[in-house]
Parts: sequence; structure tokens; C-alpha cells
Amino acid sequence: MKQGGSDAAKQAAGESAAEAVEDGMVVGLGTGSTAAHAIRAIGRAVDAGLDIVGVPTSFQSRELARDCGIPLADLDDVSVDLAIDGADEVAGGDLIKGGGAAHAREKVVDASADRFLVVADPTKEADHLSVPVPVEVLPMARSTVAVAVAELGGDPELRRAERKDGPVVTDNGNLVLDCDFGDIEDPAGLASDLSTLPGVVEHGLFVDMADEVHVGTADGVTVRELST
Ligand SMILES: O=C[C@H](O)[C@H](O)[C@H](O)COP(=O)(O)O
Repeated sequence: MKQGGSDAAKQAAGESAAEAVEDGMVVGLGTGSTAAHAIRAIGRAVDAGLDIVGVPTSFQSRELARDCGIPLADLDDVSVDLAIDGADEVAGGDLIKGGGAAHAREKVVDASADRFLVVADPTKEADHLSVPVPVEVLPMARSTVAVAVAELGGDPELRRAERKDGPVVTDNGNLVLDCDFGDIEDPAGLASDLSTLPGVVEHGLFVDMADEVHVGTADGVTVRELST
């Protein structure tokens, strides 16, 4: 995964997207270090009187939002006006997400939003998607999915935990295969192929879902509007 961006660039992007949040909105709260800056900025606005409700996309974003005093709800009770989320790679309007293994819940929340803003630093931008695609799988299906991914031309690797022996276990109790497909020429086709594999809970290809990409640098932010 690309983790090279500066924190100042991530902060600029997160705070830029947070400016789109308006009184009365239901806001999807993304996961990761860039989305965290947006959550903190929204928290400061809530402190100052902004009346919004957040829908978290992970344990991490829920915990941070609670720390920031943002009232929370789930999708049984509200519908999302605006979602703000990070990405591991951005090529045109397509993304790879799931560096933090949160992509299944993120996709549900981001896809349900009226508007979806992506926040990123310049290291995430690319001409073609090419970082490994995180694929969340039912634990009992990890071997069958790995074989099927190889048949699709991918090289799957079980994601290992860093401060625990064994695999990363997602917020949903599943495992993650990071699947290297090299340069992805047809993201929509690959997304569709991965979605049909039995045992795949969700993959990290977000094709044509974003409405805007906010790319921060230490000197400012570029906002790219996408036609979806
Ligand atoms: O699972 C994690 C998410 O998809 C993150 O939004 C993505 O990994 C980007 O995270 P960061 O902003 O920390 O690079």
C-alpha cells in the first residue's frame, strides 16, 4: 500500500472535504489516516454548533468520531447525504481501498451516499490502478478464493497482523487476501469478476463511485470533480 504522503497533505485534503459538510447532514465517516483529519475537522465544527449525524465505516472511525463528540447513527435509521473517505490509489474516477481492511463497510456507506468525496495525498494518484486489491473473504473460503483469484491472473497473499500472530481479522470477523493483478486495465471487469466469487464478502475496487477527489499538498488542495 502507498503510505508515503505527508501528514500535512492528508490534513489539507481532509479539512477541504470537511468544508462540504452542512448543517442537518448525515455524513459517512471514512477510515484511515486521511479520513481521520476530516473527522477531526467535523468534530471541531460540531463543537462550534454544527448539527450533523455521522455514520462510521469501521471500529476506528466510530471510536474517533465518539472521541470528537460527533453524534452517530447506523444505516437502519438514516440515509447518508455525504461520505468522505480515503483511498490507497486513485486513477481517474476509480479507487483501490482497504489498506486498513475497512473496505466492506466503507463500500456500503460510500455507495449509499448522495455524494462521495475522496481525500488523498499526491502519492495516491496514478495513471492506472496497480496496488494489490484487498479482498475480504469468509475464513473458510480463503483457499478456494485464492485459487479463483490466481485463475483471474492475480497473486493472492493472506494479510498478516503486525502485533498479533496470524492473520488480520476484519471488523466483520473475516480475512483479507491482498491480490496483486499488476496494472489493472479493466477495473470494472475485474470488480465484477471478484464480486461473483463464492466466499468473497467485498473487494477494494471502487469503480466510478466517487463524485470528487480532494488531493492535498503542504501548499493547498486540488479538487477534481468527476462525472459519475
Ligand atoms: O481500509 C482502509 C481504507 O480504505 C482507507 O481509507 C485507505 O486505506 C486509505 O487510508 P490512508 O488515508 O491512511 O492512506
